[in-house]
Amino acid sequence: MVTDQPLIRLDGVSHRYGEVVALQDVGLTVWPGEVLGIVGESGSGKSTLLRMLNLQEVPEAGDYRLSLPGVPGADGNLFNLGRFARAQLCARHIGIVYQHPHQGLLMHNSSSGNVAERLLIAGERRFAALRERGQVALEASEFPLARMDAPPVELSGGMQQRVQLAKAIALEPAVLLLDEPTTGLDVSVQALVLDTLKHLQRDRRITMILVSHDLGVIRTMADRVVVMRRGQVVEQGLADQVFQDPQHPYSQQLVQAKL
Ligand SMILES: Nc1ncnc2c1ncn2[C@@H]1O[C@H](COP(=O)(O)OP(=O)(O)OP(=O)(O)O)[C@@H](O)[C@H]1O
Repeated sequence: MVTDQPLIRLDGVSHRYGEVVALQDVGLTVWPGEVLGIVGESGSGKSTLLRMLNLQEVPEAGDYRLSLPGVPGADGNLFNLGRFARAQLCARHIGIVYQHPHQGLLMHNSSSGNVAERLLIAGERRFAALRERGQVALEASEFPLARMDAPPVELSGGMQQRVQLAKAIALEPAVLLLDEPTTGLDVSVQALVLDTLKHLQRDRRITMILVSHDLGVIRTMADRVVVMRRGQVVEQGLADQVFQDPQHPYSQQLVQAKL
């Protein structure tokens, strides 16, 4: 379901760490139900951008609008919200999957407990409901329910990513941020996790922003692509267009390197 109203509008985002320019005047528009891929070499600012979108950090300059009708405080620039309001909004309406499971999970708690933790944020307290809603999210993430009480530390890398995914989608967020979600997994496991993401996208029309340095992953998943270099967006367009006919010399270089 693609509407004429963007879900996310990011404008003029700039940020430095000391002398390092991490983001320079970055702008993005994300439409409901689409998968936006972000590619670029190491250090180009991809992860920083995702942290800003997840409201973990606030840039020196920039405007971030997320269409959340009826959510108090969500109708202005989200970067202007206080720390508590940002944390609440992020926990309730933005899901994230990190490359390293320990960034997103309590590795020694049960997998179902990790998902339940997210549901508790939304005020669910009934044990049976927590377990049932947790199961739904784990099932949607194609996690084997027989292992739901095992802690992530005892699971394979692919299974750990599925627990992160279940936790991220448990509250049906407006947007799912994916920061190199399959990097470091075996190729066959990577393909299975990407399949799960595709199923989720097809069945639930979840809007996704996917960061990867792997053009193959972006090509498999993304409807549109943003190419970043040295903190700037150098090209954006439909994935087919960017891959088949890149316009910026850096995108041409990236695509050629992959071929
Ligand atoms: N917390 C931080 N403190 C200082 N510098 C940082 C910090 N986070 C990022 N940077 C710098 O900002 C720039 C952008 O980093 P970022 O991690 O966003 O790039 P990236 O494209 O995600 O790279 P990679 O693919 O290697 O993760 C880099 O020069 C990086 O060293």
